[in-house]
Parts: sequence; structure tokens; C-alpha cells
Amino acid sequence: MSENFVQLTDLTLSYGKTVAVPELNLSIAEGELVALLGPSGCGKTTTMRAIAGLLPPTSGRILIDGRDVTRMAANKRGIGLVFQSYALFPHLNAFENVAFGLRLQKMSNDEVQTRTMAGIEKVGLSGFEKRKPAEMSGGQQQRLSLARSLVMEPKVLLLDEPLSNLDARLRLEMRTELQRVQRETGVTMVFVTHDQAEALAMADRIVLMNAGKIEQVGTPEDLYARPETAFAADFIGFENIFHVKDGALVSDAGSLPMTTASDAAILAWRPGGVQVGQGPHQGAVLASSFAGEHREYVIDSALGQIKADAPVGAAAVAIGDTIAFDLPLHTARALDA
Ligand SMILES: Nc1ncnc2c1ncn2[C@@H]1O[C@H](COP(=O)(O)OP(=O)(O)OP(=O)(O)O)[C@@H](O)[C@H]1O
Repeated sequence: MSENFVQLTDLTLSYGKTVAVPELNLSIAEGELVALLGPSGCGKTTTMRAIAGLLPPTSGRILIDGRDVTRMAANKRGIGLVFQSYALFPHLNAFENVAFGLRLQKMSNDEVQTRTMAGIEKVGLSGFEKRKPAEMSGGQQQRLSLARSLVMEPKVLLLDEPLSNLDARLRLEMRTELQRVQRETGVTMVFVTHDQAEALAMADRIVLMNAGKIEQVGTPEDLYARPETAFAADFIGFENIFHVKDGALVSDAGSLPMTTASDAAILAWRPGGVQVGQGPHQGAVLASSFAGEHREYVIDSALGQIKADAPVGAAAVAIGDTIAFDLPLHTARALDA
């Protein structure tokens, strides 16, 4: 198995004179499920389009399975594409949608039949062969579009926001489904998402992008527990991020003296890492909402707003009332400036 199945080397991608992605370097292993994660406009789709062959790079190289495909036409690269808008043929039934690409390859009817039926089964759509896309649910259309790509046996499958058109429940279901299909086929998959929960739940490895550059690459566990920059921490749910200066936590809004000294330049806490109900600091409750497992507070403090989760069973504090809190060092993530 190749560790460098997809290799992007010093890849620069531009639109006219505007550089969207400068000198990107990334290796993807064979059979890996990788998420390109980041806020809108950070260059995820641009990177995908370059891998697919839809955007010629300004400079740099793209290797797939050892072959330099930098200047190769999109349809020669052995890449499958699944978009959020499915791009199915509305006048063809499910079977014909999946068979379409195979027929173009002048395959025998028997083989088209066998491979199409296998593809449809792989995505759990057996029995739906005769349905037109309009007679299928969003999730089923998404599966169909996946089957259509898979039957072509691509070396790499690229998925651009594949779940964003689905409602919340289907999205959860399709997360598991995509993982299962990936495991069973062993196909190398790269998917784009701006949803950190989706990336954490599905990917073997997450590539977090910020303004065209890679901010951090790591397993979901790594990124979740050990973000390396304030951007990564913020994106991954550390909602309270403060600078440390002269024994105090500092924000644009003000400062709070620290009870224990820290050498860190920046300290970050998830809402769950903030202690509420007791502690050396006080603030007014700005918002309080029940979230099943815990209660979410927004506290107005000398540092500005603090997001804090109170455990189940803690007595609710009314909006406007004062609440005690602590930002304990043992739940903080220390970051470099
Ligand atoms: N066709 C285009 N012409 C000019 N600039 C573009 C074009 N497409 C994208 N850009 C710019 O390139 C940068 C990266 O865009 P890209 O679509 O790759 O971001 P993204 O991370 O996929 O965002 P989103 O999640 O919103 O799709 C942005 O600044 C965007 O404005």
C-alpha cells in the first residue's frame, strides 16, 4: 500500500492573478479517507478541482498512484467525482444512471449488467433499479451518485460537500454509509466539508485549511484534543481563547488575573472545560440554554463573553443573575502565539 498514493507537491492554484492556494504540499495514502476541512473560501474546492483535473495548476505537481497527472486530462486520471448536487440524469432510471459510464466504455451487456447491479447493491439500493431520480429521496439520490462513480473503479473518489443537501438525520445515516462503502471497496476518498463534526466523525485524517494554506493535518483525535494554533483550536470548538500576559488572561474586552501561573502564550478552553457554579471569578449570565446532556451558558465577564457548559444536575441560574466560574489550567489547551 502506497503512503503517497496522491501526492501534491508545491501546488499553487490561481484564478487569473489571484492566488487561491499557494504552494500546497500533501500526501494521501492508498485507501485513506481524508477530509479537507475549513471555513468558506479557504481553498478546499479549489484543491479538489485541481486533483480532479478541472483546474490546471499555476505551478507544482500532482501525482496519483506514481503517475504525474499534472497536465493530464480529467477523464484520464482515474478519478470519480461526487458533488452535492448529485448531477444525475433525470430521464434515466437508477440502473441506467449507474450503467451510463460503463456503456461508454463499450463493455459487453453482460458485464454492464453485473457491474451495475453490484454497484447498486454496494450502496444499498437493490430494488430501486427502475426508479427515476425524481422518485427517490435525497439520500437515495446521493447513494446513486456514489454508485455511479464507484462502478468506474476510480483510483480516487473525490466528494465535494457530499452530505450538505441532506436533512440532519439522513446526513448522520450517510456518514456511516460512506464510511462503510469506503471500507468495503478500499477506495481512496477525499471529501470536502466545512463541518467539523462531519470531518471528525468520518475521516481517518483531517486536513484543516485556512486562507489557502494547510493549518494542521492530523487524525480526528489529534485535532480534537491537540489543536496547534489558535485558528485550529477555534475551528475545532475551543470557544474561549485568551492571551496570557503578566499573570493575567487578556482579551479585547479586558483581563482577568490568573490564579495559577502559566508559561503559555495563549490558553484555550472548550465550553466543557470551564468550571461553573464555583470558582474565583464572577460574571452575569447572558444566555442559558438546555442542551440535554448539559446546560450551555454565556457568561458576561471581565474577559468578555465566556461559553461554559454546566453539568446535568447543576441548578439552573437565571439570565441576569451572577454565576461563579473558573478557567482551570488542567482543562486548558496551551498554544503558541
Ligand atoms: N472561479 C473563481 N474565480 C475567482 N476566484 C475564485 C473562483 N472560485 C473560487 N475563487 C476564490 O478562491 C478562494 C478559494 O475558494 P474555494 O471555492 O476553493 O473555497 P472553499 O474552501 O471550497 O469554500 P466553500 O466552502 O465556500 O466552497 C476564495 O477566495 C474564492 O473567492
